Amino acid sequence: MDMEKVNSMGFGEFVDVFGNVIEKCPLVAAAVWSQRPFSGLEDLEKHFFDFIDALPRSGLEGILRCHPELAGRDLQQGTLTAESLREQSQAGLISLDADDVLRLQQLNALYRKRFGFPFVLAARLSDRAAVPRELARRLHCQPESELRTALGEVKKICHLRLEDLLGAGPASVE
Ligand SMILES: NC(=O)NC1=NC(=O)NC1=O
Repeated sequence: MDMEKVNSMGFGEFVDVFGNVIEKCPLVAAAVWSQRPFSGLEDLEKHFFDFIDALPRSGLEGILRCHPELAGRDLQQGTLTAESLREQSQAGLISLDADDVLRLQQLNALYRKRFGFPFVLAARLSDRAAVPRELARRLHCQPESELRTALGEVKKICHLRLEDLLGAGPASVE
């Protein structure tokens, strides 16, 4: 998909295509549409990031809370978005044994209890061994820095999803 096509999209089509680059937060795409035309992937991505960065803390935490847990309830119930299922699958999280699932659920519960939002990590850049290790490490971070770290992961996920959509990433099809 080229930028001429993106810049010609009406509001509905734009949100249909880009509404889930921030997991379950179509509002971000709905706001970014107003900023067209975009000069390229980086420009489009910058508008997504700028919208997020301008949110109050409650909005930042809301974005994190819209993310399904890794190997969590949504995965077990089959209610993940297509993007999240693909990402969790690529990280090897859909074929964990019961012990590993339980350990992740326990760590996720501790993390959410400490920070008030779920542990978020760009799963495509990780793997089944690194996820619990990174979760256990970040569990001990200070809330302010952890909020920034988690949002950095949201931006990595956004970048990878935009690359897929705009044909710049490994998973894209022309
Ligand atoms: N809690 C999460 O980190 N969720 C996710 N990471 C991804 O890469 N995709 C998700 O849905």
